[in-house]
Amino acid sequence: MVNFAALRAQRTVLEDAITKCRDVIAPVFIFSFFINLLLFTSPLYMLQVYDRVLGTQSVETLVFITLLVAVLMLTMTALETFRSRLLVRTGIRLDLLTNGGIFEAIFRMAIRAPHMGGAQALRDMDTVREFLTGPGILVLCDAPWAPVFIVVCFIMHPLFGALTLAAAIVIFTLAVMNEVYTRKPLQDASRLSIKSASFVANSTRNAEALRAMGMMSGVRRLWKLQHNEVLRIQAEASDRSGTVMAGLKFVRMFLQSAILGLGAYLAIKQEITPGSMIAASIIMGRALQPIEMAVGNWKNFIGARGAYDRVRAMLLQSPEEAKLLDLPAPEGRITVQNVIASAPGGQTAILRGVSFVVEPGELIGVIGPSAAGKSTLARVLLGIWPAASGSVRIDGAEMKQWDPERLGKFVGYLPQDIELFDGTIADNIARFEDGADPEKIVRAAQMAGVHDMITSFKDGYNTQIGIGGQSLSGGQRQRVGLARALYGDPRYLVLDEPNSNLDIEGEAALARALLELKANGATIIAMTHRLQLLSAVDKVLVINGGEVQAFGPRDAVLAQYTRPQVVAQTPPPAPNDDDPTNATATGTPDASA
Ligand SMILES: Nc1ncnc2c1ncn2[C@@H]1O[C@H](COP(=O)(O)OP(=O)(O)OP(=O)(O)O)[C@@H](O)[C@H]1O
Repeated sequence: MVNFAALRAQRTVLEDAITKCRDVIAPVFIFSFFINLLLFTSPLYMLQVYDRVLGTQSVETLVFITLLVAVLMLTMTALETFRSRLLVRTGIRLDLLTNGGIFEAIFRMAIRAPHMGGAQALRDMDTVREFLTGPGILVLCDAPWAPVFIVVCFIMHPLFGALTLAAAIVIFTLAVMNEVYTRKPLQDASRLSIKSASFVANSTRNAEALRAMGMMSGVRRLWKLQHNEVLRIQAEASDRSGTVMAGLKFVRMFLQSAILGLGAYLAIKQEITPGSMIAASIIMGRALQPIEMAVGNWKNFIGARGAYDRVRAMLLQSPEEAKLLDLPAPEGRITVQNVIASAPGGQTAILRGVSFVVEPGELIGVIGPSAAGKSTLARVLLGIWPAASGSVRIDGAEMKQWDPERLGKFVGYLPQDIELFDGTIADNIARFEDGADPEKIVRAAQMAGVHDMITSFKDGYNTQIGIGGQSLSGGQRQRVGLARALYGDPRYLVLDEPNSNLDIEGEAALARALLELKANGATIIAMTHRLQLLSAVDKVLVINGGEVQAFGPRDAVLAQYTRPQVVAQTPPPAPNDDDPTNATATGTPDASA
């Protein structure tokens, strides 16, 4: 059973940051105290003008108290400015203290639960910061002083106090009604609108396919369904809120007259002076202002609270990883023992009891039909997806004992879908390392056989490749991705279909690079369908249905699955014809059989 109390008590970077920012509470409280005290300036001025100055006809008193009021109001303005600056800086400090942790959590989340849309958390944090630095927070600072103004109204005359208290209760009730009526629709609308925004973002990534296959209308229909629902719910929330706000406006307008009416009545009865009548109306306004502002800012408050809850939930679901001890640089002995693994959040095992050992300096080719589990194995071999049971060890240490940042320096990975990042080619090859050594970049590019291609570009290594490397062809992207994997002479490489987009020259460069790395003692595991690469490997692992079907020296294993002469052929045949696990192409039994 989920222990909600324990979950609530759990600390995240948010709570830690809030604790660190607590030192702001005392000064904000003190500033708020004096600001609210100084708010009595104008009613007291009115009182003096009506009851003293007009009575005594004393211009000197008028000048003196007017000057005094100017000084006090300037002081209040200065205090308000300080308070606001303090809050702005606290908002920024909170952001600075949390953004690193949130940023990392987003990426952990993207691996563990990609469907959860963790990237929203940074936008949510903006919402929280905007609330903390905007007018919303001032309402919270001033609200505790409202009772003081009500008490002063009572002191001036019990009827003033009673009217102000009644008004405060009515306005507060309206605020609560506003919250109760609009909370759920606003939350629903916000959730749906996030979903619809990520649907659009995802669709724009596939805009070419949408256009080519005339899928635009279908996708638009789906988006419109979601968007219309957002509009409907938002309209419902606004309708409800509109009714409450109209009621509020009536209460406010009527009260202005009512308090003056009451004041006039009490003045006629000679229970108060005319000055008190004006002062009471101002003080009542001050008492009700924070409550009214709270109603006005309710939406922002709810929005910020929802954003805060989402960020916190994301942080709780994607907890920080403990700092691990730095292990020595890996030699590259990979031991896979009885690994069972599924996709993040998935229940079905994709790898089912996979075991094998790779010695440092060995080059392994992993083959198998589509959906055999090759890419899953690649991810598990690098600890991207954790094994549900069994273990993957590098030099005897389990994957979870390696600090990913440190291990990454010794690892080269070429995923099947090569995602390059927005930046220069050099940045991408150097993995965005700060102060990367240009020699290392050029060496990686040369090994990947891409140096000449890069230098042929107008801006050479400084060529901007755009989001996802969109300004490069598929083959160019793959070769730059390969150079990135080879950067820094990694000890351990996992390459998922490294040659799927390569031409003959690219494949030859790849084979050369792998042999050079292997000669330097690197361990290389390459998932491949193509025979050209297999001709360079030491051992072959055949995987099918998530299980290892064969593992051993290349020739011995391939002899079971292909005609031996096919292995040595160059240039490679068309991609689909040379799959050694493709029974039709090889004329031998399917590997899965
Ligand atoms: N992110 C994922 N979520 C759920 N299931 C997944 C995910 N990725 C892969 N699978 C499932 O795992 C199985 C193996 O997929 P995997 O990508 O590892 O195969 P593969 O051998 O690399 O295939 P291919 O040669 O076509 O790339 C497939 O049935 C696939 O549906």
